[in-house]
Amino acid sequence: MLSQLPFDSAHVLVLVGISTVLYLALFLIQYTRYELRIRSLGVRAPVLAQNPLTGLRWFSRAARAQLNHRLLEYFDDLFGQARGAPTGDDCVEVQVMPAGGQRYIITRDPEHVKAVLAGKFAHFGKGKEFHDLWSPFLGDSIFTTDGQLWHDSRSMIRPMFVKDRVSDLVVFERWSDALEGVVGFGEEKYGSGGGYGDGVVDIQSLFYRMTLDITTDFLLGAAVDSLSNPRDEFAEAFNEVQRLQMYLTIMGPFKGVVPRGRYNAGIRAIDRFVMPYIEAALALPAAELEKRTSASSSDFTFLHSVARHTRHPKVLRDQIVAVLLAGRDTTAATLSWAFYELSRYPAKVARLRAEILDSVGPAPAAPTYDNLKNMPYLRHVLNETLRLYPAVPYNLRVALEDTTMPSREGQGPPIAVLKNDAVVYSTLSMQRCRNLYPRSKDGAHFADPAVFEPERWENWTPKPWTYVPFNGGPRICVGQNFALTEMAYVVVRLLQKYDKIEYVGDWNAQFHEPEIVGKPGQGVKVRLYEAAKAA
Ligand code: HEM
Repeated sequence: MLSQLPFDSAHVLVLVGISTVLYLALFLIQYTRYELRIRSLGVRAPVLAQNPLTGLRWFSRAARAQLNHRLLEYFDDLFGQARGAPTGDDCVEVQVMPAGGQRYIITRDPEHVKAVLAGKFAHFGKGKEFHDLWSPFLGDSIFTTDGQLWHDSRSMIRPMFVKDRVSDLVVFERWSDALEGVVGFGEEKYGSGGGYGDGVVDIQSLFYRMTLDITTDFLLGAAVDSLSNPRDEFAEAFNEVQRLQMYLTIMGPFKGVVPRGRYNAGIRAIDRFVMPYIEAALALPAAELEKRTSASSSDFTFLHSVARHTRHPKVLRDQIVAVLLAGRDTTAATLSWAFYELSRYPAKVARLRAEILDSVGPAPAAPTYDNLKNMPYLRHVLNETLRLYPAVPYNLRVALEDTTMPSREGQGPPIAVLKNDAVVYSTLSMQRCRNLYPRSKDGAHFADPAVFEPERWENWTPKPWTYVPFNGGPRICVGQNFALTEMAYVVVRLLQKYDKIEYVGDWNAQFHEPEIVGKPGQGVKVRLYEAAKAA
């Protein structure tokens, strides 16, 4: 049979040989052109992997670190490999395929963060891959888009966060009051994760529920009321989709192995909750919509305001879910870390409470916007919490064109970044990096950067771009003032009533759980002690 074929085995061997040589030649040309392209721009940061085998090793370590909540150690270990490199100690590269495969440049260098977020803003973006990976959840929203689409979203959303809107504290009052109502109740009433009886609550679980209620109230004009219904379908789906979204992102080129059933079901549950509100807003006559969005309207909501700009349900849905994601976990996690840290230091709680009573007075006096902005120690507590626990600990941008990032202290050739390279930056790793902090000298004390010390902010301002919990540049968090006002409000309300926070969790078992937002992995179990009422 074989003998009837036009080729004998010698021919086959020759063909295989020629194909191999051609393939190698093509690869070599591609490789050389790729390396020349890099060299024309600058140099590489230390390369930890440049083929699928070593690349897979770093990705599987990242996936394991994520599952075991050891992502910070993983990042610090990566940077350990760069020590002494001419490009700086805080940047490395991982490439899955040589000569043009996806390159990840991983950094915690403030100059890189500055270049990516501000100096070379137009050269970097979320990119197509990020958009496609996140779009089932966040669609074409402010979070997933670049260029004109992002710009349009930002213009649509920004008016909702101007001072006049944020200084309307009604929503914060409604839900911090509801929070006070559940703190201290038993688990029979509020289900697992809320109360444990004996006055013990997982304050983190309550903060997550409260911020979901605040954000849905602010966005839709109707809260989930998850403080009363912790098992709400939407709340559970929202948590699960975020967890899986982070996992898909971490898996990078290997994301295809992650099953998507629960992810897709979660997104359907989110839509079941959000869409009826959107349909109701779109059904309003134009005059009614206008009335609700006037400055004086008490029915004002984010949804009604955005509905004046677009009649497209999907556009509305995407922006609502994106702001919900941005606004909910970030503030809940920050409040949780603040209470976790404060519970170690009764003297700091006493100092904070004294400032609050001095400024606002005891309950029921409610804080005004001006009160909230004029309590320095409260501001230092929140700043310090966001320094040690920036809510978005890891982030990513993609190069939209060939560009560069500066080398060590701007000396030496820059680091080449090619179009489609991903730059992963960790504010968590950066803000804890000891090199960025002043040393204690001449008797001037600067507390160990690893320790929670709000007092350090009294005589210290971080160097530019070394402290960026809200990011920086044109894409700086649009909700920054909303978040700081909300968190300050809640702290004030709780500390007006309680004067002691006792941590009843296991200190040693606590860990940083990096979902999209980094939260205390063990929850924050505390007992809050009501202050004696003044006679
Ligand atoms: C402690 C609280 C918060 C922190 C630390 C925080 C941090 C951040 C960070 C780091 C980003 C940049 C994300 C990126 O571009 O990849 C961001 C963006 C954003 N944040 Fe916040 N955020 C907080 C609270 C809020 C709140 C309460 C809202 C709204 C209610 C909000 C709305 C947004 C929006 C809409 C964006 C997208 C901005 C854009 O891409 O132009 N954030 N935030």
